[in-house]
Amino acid sequence: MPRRDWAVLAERALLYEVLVNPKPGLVDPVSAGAHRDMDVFTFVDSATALRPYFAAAATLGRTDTAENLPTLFAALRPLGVTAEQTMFAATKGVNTHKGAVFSLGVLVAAASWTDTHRPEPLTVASIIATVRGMLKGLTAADFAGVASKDPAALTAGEREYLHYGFTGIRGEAEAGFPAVTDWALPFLRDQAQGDRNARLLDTFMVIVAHTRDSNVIKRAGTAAIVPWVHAQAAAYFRLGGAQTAAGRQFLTDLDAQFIARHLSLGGSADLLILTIFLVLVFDWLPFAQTD
Ligand SMILES: CC(C)(COP(=O)(O)OP(=O)(O)OC[C@H]1O[C@@H](n2cnc3c(N)ncnc32)[C@H](O[C@H]2O[C@H](COP(=O)(O)OP(=O)(O)OP(=O)(O)O)[C@@H](O)[C@H]2O)[C@@H]1O)[C@@H](O)C(=O)NCCC(=O)NCCS
Ligand SMILES: Nc1ncnc2[nH]cnc12
Repeated sequence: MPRRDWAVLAERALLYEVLVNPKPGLVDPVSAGAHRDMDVFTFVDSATALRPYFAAAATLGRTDTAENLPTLFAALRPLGVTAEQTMFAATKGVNTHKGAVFSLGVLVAAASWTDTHRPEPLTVASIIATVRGMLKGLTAADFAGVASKDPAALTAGEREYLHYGFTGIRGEAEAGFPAVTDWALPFLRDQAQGDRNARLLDTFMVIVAHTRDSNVIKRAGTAAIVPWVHAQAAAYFRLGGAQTAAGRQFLTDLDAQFIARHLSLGGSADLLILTIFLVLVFDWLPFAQTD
């Protein structure tokens, strides 16, 4: 396997994700979804501005020799903080990829580290083992002082932790992104059908079905939205998903409902980005002719 350019793969993952449509409530080339401050061009600005950050994350993974993987994450975090500022500068203050700066930054550093420091051929499992090593104790450490924080300064993730005990993206990441590894990747590699948009759209809905998306909870103002979201994903697959006209119509109607209710699935979009990054690394998303 030739050496990979991790930053190029990361940027392509960000760009592929925004092209997939129609993702309910999210930005795609056809619609800005339930977002009033961004469109597909904003995502291109953001993705391209973030490439140097992913290159730096890959360099860190290659040059960091620490067997103590939490120190690799500790070295990555300040780069992520700066990358968030780069993103806001590129988008004129709009949050396009805050979640991906965190999650994809971790995955890129982990992939590069594993590729450099482990003698065995690179696998998803070996990359994820590195992710888990890097993030051991993250959730407990990040939420330790949250109860005494100024309520006005709490992030959505912190508020949901205090209110519901949900660990959000931190818990998902510390566990090694199970929605990606246990559901999205096996589906995309072994079961998804049709052209690349159809395969990625169905994979997105698989993610939706297996994620408690903190972004949609924030927008709805209640976690009671989650079973409804999961029921929508189940109904979509009962209709045949992107393979059937009924499935496609269902998703178009669902997108309209999300827009009308100002709902968005930003967390699930981030997990699709991670899935796409991994399939690009292992070349599991070839062009497929549809009939
Ligand atoms: C650990 C951090 C992710 C910080 O967490 P924080 O507590 O600040 O934020 P969270 O609310 O927990 O989530 C941050 C973003 O992560 C995405 N996300 C949320 N849940 C999940 C999930 N279950 N799985 C995957 N990803 C998840 C989500 O990002 C996406 O949504 C954003 C768009 O949302 P939107 O509502 O439109 O945007 P807003 O402007 O926020 O709201 P509106 O005003 O429009 O309503 C978009 O960014 C997507 O990417 C959450 O937004 C990490 O950031 C961190 O550690 N930060 C500190 C600095 C740092 O260290 N950074 C780099 C680390 S390498
Ligand atoms: N396509 C998209 N629309 C809105 N928020 C997102 N966060 C990541 N991808 C997104």
